[in-house]
Amino acid sequence: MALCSVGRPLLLNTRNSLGCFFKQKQTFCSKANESQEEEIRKKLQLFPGGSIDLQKQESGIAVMTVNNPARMNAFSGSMMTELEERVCELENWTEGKGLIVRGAAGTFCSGSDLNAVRAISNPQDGMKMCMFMQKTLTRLLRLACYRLPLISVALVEGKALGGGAELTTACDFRLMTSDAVIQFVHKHMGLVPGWGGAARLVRIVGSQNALKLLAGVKKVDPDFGNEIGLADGILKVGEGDTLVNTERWLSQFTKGSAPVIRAVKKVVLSGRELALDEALTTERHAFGTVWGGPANLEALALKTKHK
Ligand SMILES: CCC(=O)SCCNC(=O)CCNC(=O)[C@H](O)C(C)(C)COP(=O)(O)OP(=O)(O)OC[C@H]1O[C@@H](n2cnc3c(N)ncnc32)[C@H](O)[C@@H]1OP(=O)(O)O
Repeated sequence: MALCSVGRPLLLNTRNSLGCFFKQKQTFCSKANESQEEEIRKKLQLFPGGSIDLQKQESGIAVMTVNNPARMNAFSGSMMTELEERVCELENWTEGKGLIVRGAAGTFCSGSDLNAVRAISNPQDGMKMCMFMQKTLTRLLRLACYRLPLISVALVEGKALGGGAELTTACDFRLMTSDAVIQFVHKHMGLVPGWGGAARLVRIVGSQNALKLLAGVKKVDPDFGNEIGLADGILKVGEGDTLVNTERWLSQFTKGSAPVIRAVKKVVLSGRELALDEALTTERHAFGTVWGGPANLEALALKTKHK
């Protein structure tokens, strides 16, 4: 059983679980796709700069930082492959419960590095890069569905543009600082999202709002973000350390039993992404993993009251 799917498909052995469904739907599953994936990985590495840093903390909350401040944290080619490596690391972090994704030096991410984009602007490379990032960001969102109970939040400070806006949608939640802006600038670049950002956006804000954001290239400030459900909270600039405040906010969802958190994320994601019958099956399986489990027995023994 492969523990990490960098360069090879992730093998899952749970029948009828959400993982099994995702395996069937995985895009990169054939040998031909694997070699294409390896090819684009090599090509992306020709465009270096910046890094994706991962700090796994004892609290069980990891902080992943998009770090390329000289280019407003734009994604260079090597950062795309590093992101995949960090996601793989998180998939293997058995102590993990939560993840904060943020940008370095007070701004989130200005999308893909336009220098790399220019160099791979032919349709073939563009499609491969798009599939690579789609797969990586899908894995980021579904970490818990494979094995780990990570609940993720994007801490959006400064600007999240283009692919940076797409990255925010690959997290379960988004917190915006009072001066932050999320903007899907793709149309102004003659593009549409390709990293899965449009599909995820529709699920987060609905198709009416998604159309407004993509076709109108509307700037989403924290109040508007709150109104349409893109932002889950606003952090006032100057009121404490934003990272500490984000960690505090996230810990309301990550405290408690890891298997229960994992099951919660699994039933919510399957309810959103699967047809009802499949979601109900997944829910039964998730229920089976916690019924009579340590957290359940402890709660029964304590005669817990929900006042
Ligand atoms: C997946 C599809 C995509 O993501 S397409 C890419 C979408 N993103 C963009 O088009 C962002 C273009 N950049 C901008 O609009 C501005 O630079 C923003 C981010 C608003 C920042 O403006 P401002 O605060 O005035 O700073 P600046 O323009 O002087 O930028 C500082 C340095 O960063 C660079 N930078 C910024 N964004 C990128 C990018 N995406 N790729 C490559 N470099 C980028 C700027 O060129 C500038 O560099 P330099 O100091 O001139 O060497």
